[in-house]
Amino acid sequence: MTESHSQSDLLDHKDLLAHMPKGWTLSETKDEMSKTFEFANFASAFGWMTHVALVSEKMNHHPQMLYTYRIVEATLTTHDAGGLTQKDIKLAHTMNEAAGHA
Ligand SMILES: C[C@H](O)[C@H](O)[C@H]1CNC2=NC(N)=NC(=O)C2=N1
Repeated sequence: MTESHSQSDLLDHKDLLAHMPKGWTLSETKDEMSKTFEFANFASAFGWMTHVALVSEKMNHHPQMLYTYRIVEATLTTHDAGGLTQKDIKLAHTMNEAAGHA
């Protein structure tokens, strides 16, 4: 029987590992995923962060982003679910595309 996966259901680890967006890594506790994005300069980094912020507002799903000049450390989790869901996968792909990563 195929279960119906809602966007906010916790993903199991096998699913996660099979569908990790490019460059993202699972935390030890497997309830967060992170990626460090490096940009050519500060303006590019901050422009990307601004774009991500607006997209995440539309999705009502927000990343943690810690930046230092042109390096941005992004972390995703679904706080309401206490772990990783399809929303995190979707936002990770969106962040990758906006950074020009396949
Ligand atoms: C009230 C608001 O809908 C919730 O707090 C949203 C906002 N953005 C969110 N972002 C993330 N990453 N996880 C959440 O559970 C979440 N919940």
